[in-house]
Amino acid sequence: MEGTASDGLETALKEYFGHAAFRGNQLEVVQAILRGRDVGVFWTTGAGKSLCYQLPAVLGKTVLVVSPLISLMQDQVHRFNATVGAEGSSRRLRAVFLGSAQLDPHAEAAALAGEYCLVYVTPEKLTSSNFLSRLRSIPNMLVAIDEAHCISEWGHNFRPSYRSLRALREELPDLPLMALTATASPRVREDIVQQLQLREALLSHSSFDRPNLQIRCTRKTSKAADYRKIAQDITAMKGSTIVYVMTQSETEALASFLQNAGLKVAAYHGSLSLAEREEAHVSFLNGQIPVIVATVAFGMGIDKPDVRGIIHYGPPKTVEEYFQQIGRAGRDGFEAVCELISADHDFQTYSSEFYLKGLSQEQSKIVQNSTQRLRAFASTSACRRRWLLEYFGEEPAFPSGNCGTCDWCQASASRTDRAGSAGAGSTRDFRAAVAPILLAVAASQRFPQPVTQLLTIINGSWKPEKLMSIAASVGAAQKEIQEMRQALPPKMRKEKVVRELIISLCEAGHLRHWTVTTSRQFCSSFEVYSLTDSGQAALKTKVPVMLPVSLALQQLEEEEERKLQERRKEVARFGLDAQKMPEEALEENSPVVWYIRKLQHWKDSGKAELVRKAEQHEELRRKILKWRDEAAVRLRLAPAAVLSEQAAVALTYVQPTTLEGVRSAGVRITGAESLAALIAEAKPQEEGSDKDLPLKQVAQQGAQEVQGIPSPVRQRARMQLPSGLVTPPKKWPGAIYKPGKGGTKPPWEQSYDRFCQGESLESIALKPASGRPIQTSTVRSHIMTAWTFGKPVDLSQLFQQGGLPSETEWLQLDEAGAAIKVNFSAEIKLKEILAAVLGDSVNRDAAVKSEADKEMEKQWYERIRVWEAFRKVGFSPTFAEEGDVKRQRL
Ligand SMILES: Nc1ncnc2c1ncn2[C@@H]1O[C@H](COP(=O)(O)OP(=O)(O)OP(=O)(O)O)[C@@H](O)[C@H]1O
Repeated sequence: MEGTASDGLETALKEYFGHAAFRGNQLEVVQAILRGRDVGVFWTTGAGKSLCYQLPAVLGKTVLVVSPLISLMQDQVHRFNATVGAEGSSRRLRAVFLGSAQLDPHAEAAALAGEYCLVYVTPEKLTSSNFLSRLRSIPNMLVAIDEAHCISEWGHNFRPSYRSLRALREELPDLPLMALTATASPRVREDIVQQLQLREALLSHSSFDRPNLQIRCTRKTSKAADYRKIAQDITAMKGSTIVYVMTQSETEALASFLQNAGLKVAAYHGSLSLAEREEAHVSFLNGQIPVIVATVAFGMGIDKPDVRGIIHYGPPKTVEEYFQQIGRAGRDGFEAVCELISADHDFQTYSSEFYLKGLSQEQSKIVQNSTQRLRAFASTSACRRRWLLEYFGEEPAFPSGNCGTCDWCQASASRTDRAGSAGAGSTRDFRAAVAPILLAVAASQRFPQPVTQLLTIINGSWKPEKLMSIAASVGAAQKEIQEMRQALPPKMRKEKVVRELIISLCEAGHLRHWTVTTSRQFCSSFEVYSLTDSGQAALKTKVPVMLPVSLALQQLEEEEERKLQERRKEVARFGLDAQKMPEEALEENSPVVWYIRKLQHWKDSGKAELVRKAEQHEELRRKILKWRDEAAVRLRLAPAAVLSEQAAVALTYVQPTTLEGVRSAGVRITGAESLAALIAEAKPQEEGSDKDLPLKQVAQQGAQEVQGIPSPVRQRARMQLPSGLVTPPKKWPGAIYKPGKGGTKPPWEQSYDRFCQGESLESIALKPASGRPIQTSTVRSHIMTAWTFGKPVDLSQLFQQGGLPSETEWLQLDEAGAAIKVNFSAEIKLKEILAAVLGDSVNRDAAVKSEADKEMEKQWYERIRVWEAFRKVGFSPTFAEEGDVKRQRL
């Protein structure tokens, strides 16, 4: 037929568009539409669909292009007029858009007179009755319906206004129609054909595959770590990158973080002015700003060929939206990376009213289903490209069955390399790791819980108060759950791992989740979990629970292993034999690792006194280990049986000087007294003990430096404490009880409870609730706090090893308190008291203070805490020197 010969079309392709040859089925489609045949173009993103209607337009047709968004139309008109219809070409080669945003009052009349080759319109405009009837006057016309999936209620992006396009066929039956979309499932495609009443149409399909896109899915960690990772990824992508985020505020936050990291970035979202959006858009297109952080508002029709990366920080709403957005990468055919960084709970966001408003029930179901499918995609244990293709109803044609380029394929290839056997799709028996999860879900089945609550049940920090209906069942299961957890390697107890296992249990059908909506103050929805039949069976029978190893889980395990190896090296550098230490002792927060880092920090501080302190600790540890080795020879035991490496570290830090103290660190052999004596010998002594001479010298030396203040240690009158439990005369009025983390008892109360049960200060200091050793003086101040809360305390036991102010010190403190008008019913600033006692020198920079100053200040703080507590509760102590009459200080 005239005008459809391929050589003529090829010439036009070169002349107007500068392309050497047709891509894919472009020629066939253009020929069909020029012959007046209806066409459906179902090609993937970036395949070159626009050319299918733009080429007929330059060849004399007037093409009406229906487009869903004004911004998209404006952009396409701008692009066409800047290239094909550039300055100097005839007006007939130009494009125009019609609608409210068109400022030229003559544009519509000129378009209807056939003066433009491409006329972009919204569906509302096209089907308004007077416009449709006026179209009859345009000769040689055809209509292209872009984003045609919007017509289908089965699609993810149904727009009721697209439905009115059905009127086209009825009003203008001879008009050739072309429907184009990149994101349509087979069912949606059928619907498009039916709704538009396409007749004997040429239906052209292309593969949805985009081989040059490397797809990755990772999990969010913490915002700070995620932002840093995004900055690194963008740098590695070496080219233009679009970062999609879920909220406008996040575009601003992330953009400014990336700017601070030295990247050229613009934020883009719907609340920016048109001019600001335009500027960001243009700067991105022309490459001046290579990175754009945007909401979904940075939308369809972005045709920048060299976008090297698309990062989603938080998922889009549907698989179709995701596919469309990643489709903006690598349109030049070169490699590009598409990374989806999500948390499983992000997907939950889209089930809220906000995202579903205006949708019919059916539509909302379709959208939610697609959200859930995208959620599954993010945690799938399979090739991601294969998954996407299958979602769009296509059988992948990869030579090896899997794409080989996505993160999952690459990870399984590297596993294969390492293990020498096929790693892809491997499954493992996770019975031990999932048993606490299954039990926690079973225990809460009468009132199914969201994941955050399940995690607290699993880790033992669950509080029953408000949820009494399951209090008994969860309480009864707690012991077993905790025992199961204790038997697991530490890495399998990590919250992130437990979360991934919950996802895997859902995927495997052992758990099911559904959304519940509460309408208390705010309408909120969340997911809760229950056991399926197979989950019940997995819980009851002790058979293996085989689950696919998801990539997220594999990455977490590898990350944990890597960190563990690093800690092993760290511990080995410190001179400990990491191989002989249980994994538990090498945990990130374990006392040993924490102590090693603290010691290193002292050494690296460059401050003489801290370096010396580190040396003293190391010297003490050497002595303790020497004692251990000698004891081992004497008792014919293995050294580790006398004292483990980690116990030696704890002893070095806490420095217990009593038999009970060293026994608390796990020293069980006979003759442990000599170890306590060894530590006492090495340790700086507290005032009042038998070995206080060196310390007194230090303190006196320091006192001489502080002019006019008498030495605090010259006076011999000591506080006389009653024996047995002492209830304070009154509770401190400022005592307001604040629970600890997760509703547990605060640290001071935990220390108090243990002290009341007869545990020594040193023993509590060695194993406090936080896990890391603390100073005995801290434990003592915990118990003083309990006293101010009105709890009875055995004071003589508490100060058995000193720590009380002398009479002179007490008087000094009283004078200082009066001078600065201390109010004992409120919190007291200890440093102000110290300054009132020792003078302004205490406010000097720590760097210029002598070691003696610091030591003296430390001792004074301890005395101030005692004085403060006694005064807060109105307790008046008595003092006496040896053989002296007791004096009470009111
Ligand atoms: N025959 C061709 N040869 C070379 N480049 C082409 C050809 N046809 C189109 N292109 C280019 O391919 C890119 C993508 O084309 P187009 O924007 O039409 O894609 P699309 O299929 O509409 O994608 P999307 O659905 O993602 O918008 C454009 O830069 C276009 O210039």
